Amino acid sequence: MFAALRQPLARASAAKPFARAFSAYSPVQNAVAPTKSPKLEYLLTETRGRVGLVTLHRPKALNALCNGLFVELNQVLKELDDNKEIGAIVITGSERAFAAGADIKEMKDRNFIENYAEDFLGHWTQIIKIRKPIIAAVNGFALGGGCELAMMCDIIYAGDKAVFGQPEIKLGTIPGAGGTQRLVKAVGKSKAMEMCLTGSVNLTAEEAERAGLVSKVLPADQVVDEAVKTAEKIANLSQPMVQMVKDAINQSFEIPLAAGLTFERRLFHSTFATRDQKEGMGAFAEKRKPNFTHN
Ligand SMILES: CCCCCCC/C=C/C(=O)SCCNC(=O)CCNC(=O)[C@H](O)C(C)(C)COP(=O)(O)OP(=O)(O)OC[C@H]1O[C@@H](n2cnc3c(N)ncnc32)[C@H](O)[C@@H]1OP(=O)(O)O
Repeated sequence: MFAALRQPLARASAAKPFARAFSAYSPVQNAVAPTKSPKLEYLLTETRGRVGLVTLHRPKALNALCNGLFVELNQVLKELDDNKEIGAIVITGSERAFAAGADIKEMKDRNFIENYAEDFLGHWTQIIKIRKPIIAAVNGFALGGGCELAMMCDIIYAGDKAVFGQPEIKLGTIPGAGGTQRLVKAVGKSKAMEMCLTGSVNLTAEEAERAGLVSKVLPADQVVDEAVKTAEKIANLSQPMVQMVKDAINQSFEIPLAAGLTFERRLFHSTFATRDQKEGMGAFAEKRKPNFTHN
């Protein structure tokens, strides 16, 4: 059932940049990457305990999201998803920008036929296939594709100067990766309409938290550490249960309530077939800490 959790370990020790380790263990199975390089140009990566920390690193362009960045992001996220020593992932940017959107200069000359034939941006959304929880630690600008990338994560923590917006309409286009869909579910129709229709109404971190887009606002210099702390907490819980929670909550966006409740109930039933359920409830009854073994 949890094939990914049973895959051979990829080695990852604390604070070891796994970029360097790319050649040391099996490369990612084709993450729809047209090219694959052992060297990362747009990301910084490290592990902290059982957490994989991925930093978007394209400082001169405020982390504008180019194709090369997404090729790398897909590879790295797949590596982390397959790595049994990792239980959760944090994605962050710089203090100035999480990401200022898709790279406008890279896409400005594309045409409709190319976009349609190549399913432009199709592989930019692989992140939603990642089974482990992902926390976005957002500082500065999260605009356009940057806001959409944050919304593809499972939890968003924001620095107090973070700004969320969907300015695409001012460029003569519209959001292309969830700005008209996930944003509505996060902040409601009226606010999403105002943001996407004007392109200039942005949310501050506090507004985003009040609206439900963000779960916590923190001083900018604490966002990553707090996100890692939360990720570590999640990573030390029973991993099958963590996956089930993520699956079940994500289903709530896709299927009607009655079907969602049935799905949840069946997953709940199935947890009683695991050692971790016996361990968790047994530990409570015995007044001790549980020792989850992820099976
Ligand atoms: C997860 C999947 C994603 C799928 C994406 C789907 C479709 C998405 C479409 C988009 O996202 S369209 C882009 C939306 N974003 C924007 O419109 C924001 C554009 N940037 C700005 O408005 C400003 O840069 C800023 C964020 C308000 C900051 O202004 P500031 O004056 O502080 O800095 P700048 O001098 O403007 O920028 C520095 C440097 O960075 C380059 N840059 C910034 N944003 C982008 C971008 N989106 N694409 C390409 N380059 C960008 C900017 O050009 C500057 O570079 P130089 O000109 O100095 O070389």
